[in-house]
Amino acid sequence: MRSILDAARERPGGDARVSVEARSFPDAVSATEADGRVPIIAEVKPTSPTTDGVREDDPVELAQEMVAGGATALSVLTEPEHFGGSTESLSRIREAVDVPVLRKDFILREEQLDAVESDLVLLIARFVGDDLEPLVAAARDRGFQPLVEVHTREELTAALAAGADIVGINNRDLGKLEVDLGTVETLAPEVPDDVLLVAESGIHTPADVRRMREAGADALLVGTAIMDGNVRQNTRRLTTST
Ligand SMILES: O=C(O)c1ccccc1NCC(=O)[C@H](O)[C@H](O)COP(=O)(O)O
Repeated sequence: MRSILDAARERPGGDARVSVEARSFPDAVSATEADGRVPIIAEVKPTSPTTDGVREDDPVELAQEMVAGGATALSVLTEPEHFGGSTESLSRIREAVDVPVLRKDFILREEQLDAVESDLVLLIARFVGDDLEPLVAAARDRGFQPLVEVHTREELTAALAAGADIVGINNRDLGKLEVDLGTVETLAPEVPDDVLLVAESGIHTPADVRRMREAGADALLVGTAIMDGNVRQNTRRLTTST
């Protein structure tokens, strides 16, 4: 994790402050529910520290296949050194689809919000510490919908205190890189009803989807299980697992 954070500290911000007209994620979740599908955020994740190899396909084609498979939103890695992502891929994807797009990166400073436009932006409570509340405000000032990611009870408390209304509970411990779906089951009861809850990481099968939904997740963020093989079929298998 240290090398990911070292690289993140060195990454510059944008040239100018961005102003985004975001596609509403809560509205997209409601529309998916009304359509009888499971709200899935499908992740364009070319590689990662816990994945073998790199997926070299055009990220725009992958994204379009995910939407064709019923994805409610997309998550696009923009971290270049460990995840094979780029801000350019995100911009191209956002132009090519009409669903909300989450920028998945390790944002540590306000000016890094200005690197690229997206609909949602990830803020990881573990890494931003006391800067969480000002970063949530800075993201909203630019029009982004902040998705605040937590893994522990303390981080969840901090996220709610910072005013987060979209919270992701990550089943992956970013220190040990171990995944336990019990994380969402343990913390979800402490998430207020008016906060949109996203279950993240380690979701592979329709049974995992049902488990996370029964725990209270409004939406699920899935990377590896969708990127491994035919992304349209993989997405469809999860969005239809009611
Ligand atoms: O995925 C990794 O290997 C990873 C390693 C170190 C820090 C973060 C990492 N992943 C970030 C994520 O949150 C996941 O990409 C996302 O939740 C999807 O997880 P999965 O469905 O298990 O690929």
